[in-house]
Amino acid sequence: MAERLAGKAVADAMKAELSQKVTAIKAKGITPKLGIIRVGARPDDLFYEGGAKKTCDSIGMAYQVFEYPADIEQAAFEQAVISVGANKEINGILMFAPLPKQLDEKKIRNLIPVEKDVDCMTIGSAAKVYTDDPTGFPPCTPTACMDILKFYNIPLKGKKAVVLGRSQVVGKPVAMLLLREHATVTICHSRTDDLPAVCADADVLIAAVGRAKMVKANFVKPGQVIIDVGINEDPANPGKYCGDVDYAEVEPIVAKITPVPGGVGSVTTVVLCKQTIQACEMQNGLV
Ligand SMILES: Nc1nc(=O)c2c([nH]1)NC[C@@H]1CN(c3ccc(C(=O)N[C@@H](CCC(=O)O)C(=O)O)cc3)C=[N+]21
Repeated sequence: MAERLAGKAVADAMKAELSQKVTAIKAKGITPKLGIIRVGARPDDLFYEGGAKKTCDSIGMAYQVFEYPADIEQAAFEQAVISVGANKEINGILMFAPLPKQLDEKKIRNLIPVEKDVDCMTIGSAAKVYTDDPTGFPPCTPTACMDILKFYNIPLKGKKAVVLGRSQVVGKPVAMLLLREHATVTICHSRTDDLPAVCADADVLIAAVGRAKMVKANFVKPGQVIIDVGINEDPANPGKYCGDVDYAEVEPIVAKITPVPGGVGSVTTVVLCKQTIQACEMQNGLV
């Protein structure tokens, strides 16, 4: 039986701390505010938006949703993003991705001011993450992984951390964050030779490959800590979702494991708020 690394305990502790911070900032006449840019109404985006609003409300932060039609043209949307970026009330910006196909996403991402880029959409933020510049925000999901490891006192210094997955939004940045904590980091992926053996060699395995239940018993060993980043439709339970780890198969073997749902995903909106508050503090000379 593995210890279940629940996201809720982490989220609750962070929210308590953030509430206090927001109260202190409000006492100076400033209210931290998140701007959410959404094009169209994809169910994924709406679900995450609902969670973000709830988290903002629970800690006393403000937010504003900037919604645009799914068929908006490039020039009009560029102007919209520039104007949200220039809005002095907005401290942090979450722009849902991927954008509809008619839009040049690479160009639009980089219109977000780096100091408001709380989900690492820009090249400028990526550069800061890569160069260990703490004024650059990593994407929320990798930060959530690190916050969970920290909350549960999982040692990283000198340990073997294996990242399964190499995406821009999770795999690559989480590897950088693990290096900052002095882990020995391996990034592997679906084309890695002997992939199960590489994963089974880890002390801490971050599963971020985006394939339902791909991590089976032969990918793990006793004593391991498993962080499951996956949010996949569950092939066995239509309408439900599951992680990249086959929880039923893996949980009896390893030491600690995050569930899906209720693990990493349940911490991401709190990270979004945390990073927006940090952005607010930096923009107002409070740190
Ligand atoms: N720029 C950008 N960044 C994103 O992070 C982003 C995005 N665009 N586009 C849409 C997707 C979707 N997404 C989800 C996050 C968490 C859950 C989730 O399920 N979270 C909780 C459950 C819900 C809750 O308790 O709040 C969990 O896993 O336990 C689902 C979906 C992020 N996205």
